[in-house]
Amino acid sequence: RNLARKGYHVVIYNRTHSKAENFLRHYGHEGKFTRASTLNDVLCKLPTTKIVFLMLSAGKAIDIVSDELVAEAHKRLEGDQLSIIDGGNSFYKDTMERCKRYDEKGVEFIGLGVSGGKEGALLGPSLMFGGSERGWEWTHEVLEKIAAKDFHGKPCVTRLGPNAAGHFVKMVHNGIEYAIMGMIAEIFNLLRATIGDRGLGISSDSLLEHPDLGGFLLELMRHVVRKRELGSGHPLVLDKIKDIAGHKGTGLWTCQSALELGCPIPSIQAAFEERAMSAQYAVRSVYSDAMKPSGLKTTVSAEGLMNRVYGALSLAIRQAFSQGLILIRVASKKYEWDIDVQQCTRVWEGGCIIRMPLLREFETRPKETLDKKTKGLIPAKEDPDEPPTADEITREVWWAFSPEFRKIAFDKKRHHQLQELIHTFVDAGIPCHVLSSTLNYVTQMCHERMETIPYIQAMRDGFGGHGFERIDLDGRYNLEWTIHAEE
Ligand SMILES: NC(=O)C1=CN([C@@H]2O[C@H](COP(=O)(O)OP(=O)(O)OC[C@H]3O[C@@H](n4cnc5c(N)ncnc54)[C@H](OP(=O)(O)O)[C@@H]3O)[C@@H](O)[C@H]2O)C=CC1
Ligand SMILES: O=C(CO)[C@H](O)[C@H](O)COP(=O)(O)O
Repeated sequence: RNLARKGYHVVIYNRTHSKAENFLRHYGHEGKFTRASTLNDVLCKLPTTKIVFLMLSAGKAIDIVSDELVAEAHKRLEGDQLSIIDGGNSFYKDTMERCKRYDEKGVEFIGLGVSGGKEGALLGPSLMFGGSERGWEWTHEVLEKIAAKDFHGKPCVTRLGPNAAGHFVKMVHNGIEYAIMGMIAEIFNLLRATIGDRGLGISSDSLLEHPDLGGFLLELMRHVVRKRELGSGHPLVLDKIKDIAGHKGTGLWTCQSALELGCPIPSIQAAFEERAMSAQYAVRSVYSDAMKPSGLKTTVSAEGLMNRVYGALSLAIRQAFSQGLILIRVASKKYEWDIDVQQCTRVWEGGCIIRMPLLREFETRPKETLDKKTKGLIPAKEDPDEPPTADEITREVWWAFSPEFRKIAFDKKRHHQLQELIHTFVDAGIPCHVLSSTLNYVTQMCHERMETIPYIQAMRDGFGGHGFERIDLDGRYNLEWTIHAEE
């Protein structure tokens, strides 16, 4: 519909024909549509420059449909340009493999991250392009027409890198989405328990309007906390929703990839774990029978609580972005995608689920250049070809954040407000998976020496002879840790 509204002639196909027919009955008047009866028919009805946009369930459906399209194209379409755009949430390793496989057959396979849900798809989504330069050349005009606009009116689409770069960025976008949703949900749960239902609407308005916050998810939350059932008592619809949250893969893959790449993303991991916990109803019923937490009355005023919330949430959301962007850079180095994180945050400015005013803070760079600032911090490598470590990449990304972003993301006062907010959760006996993981991450990063690690290293050496490094001497050491009576 978005394409047709922009004047493109759109050929539509769905393996369940009745769905395509139904679609045309409802929306056929919005533009120029033609229905195809087979995939071959799709190709026949398209001009010589063929762009096939797949919006299918991730996994084998993409291979089945793309294989058939490529086979049909090879049979009859000589000299035509065929681009297949996979706009679904495909696993990036599948996309890498598909790009290679179809490239060998002269077809441009594009992994396109699409965010924006139903409304974004129609009015303008954020598009994260991964594919070859030729694939970009063949398709960018169309994508630029249908994409949302960034804060400066430019289309929210760019070529982020080759092959799976776009799908990786979309996957991490969803990971950040998980974390932000988790944080907001925790805060509203606390507000409801402490200041009551009647304060929720006003609180959501003030979070939305706060200069450090705002954005699509908080806008959505304004409606969520007000939506009531029709009928007696008008209960909040929230109270009727089963406490089980599913997922479609991207959150899990973000966590798996981060673990594989040795890159900590605790806010996202906690948000994913929270969903996994939601499936453990039977376990919860046993625990809650045995030791229901006794919620203490919190002594903080509503105003004091909201101040903690503003400070804590504005820092925590930025930390979730920071974790996600570092993961993107770490993967980008490993897979040689050369992704510019500033372009990721730019295409997230419009259309997508995590769009929010704070993304403007990524538009500027610090005055000191990266090289100048990191000189001396990152020791020179003996082998200059050795790839950078996750630690080096993290520092590189941190130093590239603008002063506006750093002022809030690395702010002592807001860190303290997050600590105080976690106290309130603990006092009230209310869990806060994502916010507390974020607090632990920030607090840990504020300690240059990780004091727990020597204990762990000593125990590993004690039971498994795994060895440890010393700060005062080079090399690797083993010790007999058992202390005998005579010592
Ligand atoms: N919904 C959203 O807001 C967003 C979704 N996405 C991603 O986009 C993709 C599509 O999502 P959505 O439209 O919501 O999903 P739906 O479940 O609504 O649609 C899935 C489509 O895939 C088709 N399909 C499934 N298996 C096959 C197969 N083996 N062969 C041919 N066709 C097949 C279905 O055909 P049939 O109708 O015949 O079953 C249907 O048209 C997913 O990867 C999703 O994660 C991305 C951004 C936002
Ligand atoms: O990609 C999306 C939004 O950006 C989809 O809505 C996706 O389904 C959300 O993920 P999950 O279903 O795992 O919560």
